[in-house]
Amino acid sequence: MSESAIAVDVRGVSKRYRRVWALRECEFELPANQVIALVGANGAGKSTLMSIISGLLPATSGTVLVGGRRVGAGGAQAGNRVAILAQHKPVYRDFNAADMLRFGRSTNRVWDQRRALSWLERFEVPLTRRCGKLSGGQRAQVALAVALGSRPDVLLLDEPLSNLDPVARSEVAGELMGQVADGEMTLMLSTHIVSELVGVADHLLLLDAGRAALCGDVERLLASHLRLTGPRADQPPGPGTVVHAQHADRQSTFIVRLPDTPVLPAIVAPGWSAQPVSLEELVVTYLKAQRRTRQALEAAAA
Ligand SMILES: Nc1ncnc2c1ncn2[C@@H]1O[C@H](COP(=O)(O)OP(=O)(O)OP(=O)(O)O)[C@@H](O)[C@H]1O
Repeated sequence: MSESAIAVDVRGVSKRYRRVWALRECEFELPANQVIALVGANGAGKSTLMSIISGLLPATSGTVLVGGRRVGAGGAQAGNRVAILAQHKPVYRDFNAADMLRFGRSTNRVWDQRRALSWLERFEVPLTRRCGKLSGGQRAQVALAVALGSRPDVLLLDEPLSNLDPVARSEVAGELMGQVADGEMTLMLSTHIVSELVGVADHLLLLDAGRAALCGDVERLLASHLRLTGPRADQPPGPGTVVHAQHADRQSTFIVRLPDTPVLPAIVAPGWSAQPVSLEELVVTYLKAQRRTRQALEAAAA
């Protein structure tokens, strides 16, 4: 796959579990060979989306293409390989790590024993201790080794770092980024710890109540948002969409999404200052804004 190729193309995907709509008309494309961060509030639909992309769960409606092939009915499995590591990091407690790799070899059409083994060696996971006796972090490493051994084109990790200590977290993130940079796969990871995404994520997908509320290249998204601070005002002094507004007695602060045509901070009106926003600020601002909009709609409907 070339760098500009589309790894995952989600078209109008909705998912209903009985009376709950977990995903609603989700629509986005994800670039190949990049690290994609999937963020959203609890219940936003992240795990459901990953399960659908992996082919484990059928969508109620809509289409998912992985590497141009339709997922479902053997589509993704027949061509592009997708591996998913779910939140509970499945391993058989009575198997040791070496057994888990044998299991991986027997259940995957493609298997790279050296890749799986070197991951376990790299993170010093004992090969002969039963998984039930490993620590939570070591179990997560075994599950990750099995996923990597299947040589996926797309690897989906649902909160992959949650069981790992701080050093292991940064080392795992670094190793995975290296493999993505080498063109070995596209990596999508979901997390609630946005600070961990800084310097890791190339692309951001923000889900809100089952919808893709924001999707794009991280650097471009950051470059297209500004925090404007100045004298109290109902509106910011320049063009753009207000994502967030906060007012004190004499001062207003806006976080604004700039129009596609670049607007230089220098043209901001006198008395106003413009600062870039951080990734964490961007994500939290959007999550809060979406929640406020939803609450207002619910209040209006009540
Ligand atoms: N098996 C299921 N049956 C019924 N409803 C479900 C099921 N799985 C998920 N849901 C509902 O679908 C919605 C999306 O859930 P999902 O687990 O995909 O969200 P999430 O973003 O991964 O959440 P979290 O961040 O808390 O892990 C939630 O309202 C959830 O209650």
